[in-house]
Amino acid sequence: MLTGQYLGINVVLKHLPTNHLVLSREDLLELKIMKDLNFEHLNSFIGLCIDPEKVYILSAFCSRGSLQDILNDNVIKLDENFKLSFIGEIMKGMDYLHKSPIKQHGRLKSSNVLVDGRWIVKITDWGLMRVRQKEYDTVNETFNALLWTAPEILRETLESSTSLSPNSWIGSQKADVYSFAIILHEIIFRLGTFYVQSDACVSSREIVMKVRSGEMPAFRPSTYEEGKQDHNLLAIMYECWDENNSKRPDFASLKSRFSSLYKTKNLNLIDNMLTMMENYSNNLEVLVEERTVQLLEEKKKTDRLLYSMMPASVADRLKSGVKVDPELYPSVSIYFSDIVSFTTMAAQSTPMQVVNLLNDLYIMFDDVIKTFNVYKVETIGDAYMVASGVPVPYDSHALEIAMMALKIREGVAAFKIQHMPNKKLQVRIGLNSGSVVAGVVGLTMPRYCLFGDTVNTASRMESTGEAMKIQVSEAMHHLLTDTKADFVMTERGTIEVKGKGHQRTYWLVGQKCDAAVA
Ligand SMILES: Nc1nc2c(ncn2[C@@H]2O[C@H](COP(=O)(O)OP(=O)(O)OP(=O)(O)O)[C@@H](O)[C@H]2O)c(=O)[nH]1
Ligand SMILES: [Mg+2]
Repeated sequence: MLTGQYLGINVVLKHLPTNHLVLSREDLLELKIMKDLNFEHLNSFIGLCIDPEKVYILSAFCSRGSLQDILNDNVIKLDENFKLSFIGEIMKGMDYLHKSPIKQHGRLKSSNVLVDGRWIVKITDWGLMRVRQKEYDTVNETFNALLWTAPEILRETLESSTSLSPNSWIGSQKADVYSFAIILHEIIFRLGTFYVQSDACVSSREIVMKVRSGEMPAFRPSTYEEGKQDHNLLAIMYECWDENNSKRPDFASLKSRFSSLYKTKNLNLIDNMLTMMENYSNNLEVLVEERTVQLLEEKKKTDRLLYSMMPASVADRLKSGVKVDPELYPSVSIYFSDIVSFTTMAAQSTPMQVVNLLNDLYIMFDDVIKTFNVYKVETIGDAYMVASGVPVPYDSHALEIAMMALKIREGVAAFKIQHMPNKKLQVRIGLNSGSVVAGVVGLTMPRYCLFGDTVNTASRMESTGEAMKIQVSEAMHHLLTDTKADFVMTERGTIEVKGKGHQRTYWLVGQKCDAAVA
């Protein structure tokens, strides 16, 4: 194939074997019409190049080659949309050509259906039928070129299998419809031109002669696996290759039938691609929205976890990347509690029962502490540690912790152990006040921790206490007597505190207004 450039457009030059071309008035008129014919699905005729040596027909170059090339290329996958788009565009091009002064094609075949860079069909090699002489190198090539030719044309132009003059016909519109049916078969089945299912190899010559014979039933390409194919398209194909050419539909009716059959489908490939891209981007938007919601959900979860691990003000600072330095708090109050004989109780229960018991108990504790200005520092097994006055200093920290301790004890007294309904749960509670250092420790599992003697003594108040009693230290006792809450406290005596020697302690019994105390 010869290609070139003409006035900035890519062209294909087709050699005409006639060296001394004599153009009649009719031919010149046809050339003028061809130059003026301009339609989306007809390949543009550029002109004739009459060289003293050779004559060329110039037509627009289509970058994707012919439909035949595309169908033969196994790498190219054609989905239903592509196929329908090709079929619909051939119908449009042929309808336009038939309604034009050119009237008919005459050599319609898959090699004359070109596809341009935008996958748009352009029918080519139309017009100038009298001039388009072609001499094929072999008999086989000649018969190959006749595979699209309608039987009535073959009968007119092929006197016998030996005397061939395939270029002597002008063709007809009904013959073009037949050629279209052969192309339809090529598109639908993608098995090559005029595929014949047979054990023996059937040559193009045999096919052409059988079609020419007009034998009944008419000899046509094999159509197998019909179940998988589009029945509407097959019906169109059968009608178009009817032996009786008057029964073949014209392209105008084919075009309207086709568009009403596939009206819901957008058959323009570019529009199709744009719609696909639009759907894709819409999809993306929805996806982004969904993912954002999921992300927010996840963020909430991590926030919840972080806020449950440390005070909100500390978590906020950590989240915004601010370093949280350890801080000294001169006066805070600490609560410790522990379940009496927890180890024995755990030994008599299954691990699941133990977990359930602690879960129920801590839910109750958490509910109580929510109503006080306190911060739950941690739970270690059955031990529970709460502080007041950190991380935000608070004057009435001792009062808050004492009130909370009384409430928790009340809660424990009423607490029911699910798997031991007859057993009473008992706790020891210890309270202390003093200075602590608070800060975040650890990198992978950062924890907000309190350090100092105050914490150790508070723990000691609990461990040396008695069941269902609240033992308070001297320092705490001092702060509590200063409040107006009228706490009832009794002296317990002295206990040994590691590193601090003997210390006087008290039992926090309740409040004066409390019926139980009165
Ligand atoms: N890529 C590309 N290939 C083309 C173009 N025009 C023709 N061809 C190729 O050239 C092959 C032969 O085209 P033609 O010389 O017209 O031969 P034909 O179509 O088989 O027969 P007639 O048109 O009847 O003469 C086609 O099958 C294409 O592969 C074009 O515009 N672009
Ligand atoms: Mg051609």
